[in-house]
Amino acid sequence: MVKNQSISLKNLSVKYPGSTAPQLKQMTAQADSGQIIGIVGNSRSGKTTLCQVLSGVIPTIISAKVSGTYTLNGHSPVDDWPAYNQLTGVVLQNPAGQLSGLADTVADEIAFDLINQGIQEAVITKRVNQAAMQMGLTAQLTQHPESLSGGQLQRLAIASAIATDPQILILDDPTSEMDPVGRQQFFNWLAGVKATTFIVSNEIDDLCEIADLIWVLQDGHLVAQGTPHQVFNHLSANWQLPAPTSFQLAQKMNWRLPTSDFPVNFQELREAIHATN
Ligand SMILES: Nc1ncnc2c1ncn2[C@@H]1O[C@H](COP(=O)(O)OP(=O)(O)OP(=O)(O)O)[C@@H](O)[C@H]1O
Repeated sequence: MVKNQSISLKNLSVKYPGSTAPQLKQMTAQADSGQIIGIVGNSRSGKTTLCQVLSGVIPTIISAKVSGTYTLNGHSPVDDWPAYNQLTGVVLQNPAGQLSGLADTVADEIAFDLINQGIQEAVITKRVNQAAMQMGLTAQLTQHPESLSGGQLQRLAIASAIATDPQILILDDPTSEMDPVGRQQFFNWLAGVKATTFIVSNEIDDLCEIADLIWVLQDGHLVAQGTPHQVFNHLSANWQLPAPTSFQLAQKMNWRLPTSDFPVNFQELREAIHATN
């Protein structure tokens, strides 16, 4: 077994009821604990389906036929849903749909899972304040959740997910409704997170700054996995993904790294300019 390899997907396939073909096809992948995995792919490639399987929403809440195996930190939702559920913090698309509907304030919403876990009140207050601060929601703590904007709702969903201090974060397009400053703050925060993180995003530049691994999905297949550098230096036109801005700029200017590859993020861009001049 590879050292510290705690995320393992083996021949994972998912087929929704009534579908003729699976939506995820024989996916095999690994990651280490604490890594950030950026999941990219064009529309309907299976990104949300993968998040739903990794979070246990499939098959626990949404029914689908799952074959193959997958474990996160040695746990599978199929074997032990309560233990698995405690490991993960999840933000799925449509954060409004994730609200408990039972909280009158943003603070109560963030506290919801903590209360259910029977955690002491003083600890809950501390965790709620900390999660709100990390997501820039301190000024909104006494507001009703339904009064928040789309971007604030996404930040509330993330704050609720991180308040329980999960080992694993699963984030499906968590910045789609955030403004550019909010998005930048979120990615800066994510870069320092210790949890193993799966994040679906179209923000290729941001992913290349922070991700350890990129998984590329196409028509339900995992067609590439590797570091951002590896994946975007072997970009296929079939994937219908843009190259990162650093890569495009360097290609136009012929700024290459000593390996002759092109840079995919700012740090590599600086190295490539330095190596060229
Ligand atoms: N509950 C469901 N029942 C049946 N088919 C579904 C269900 N959810 C998704 N699908 C189908 O699974 C395929 C993959 O969809 P999925 O939402 O996982 O892709 P995606 O890459 O997240 O797409 P997008 O970027 O457009 O959100 C699509 O063909 C979709 O129609």
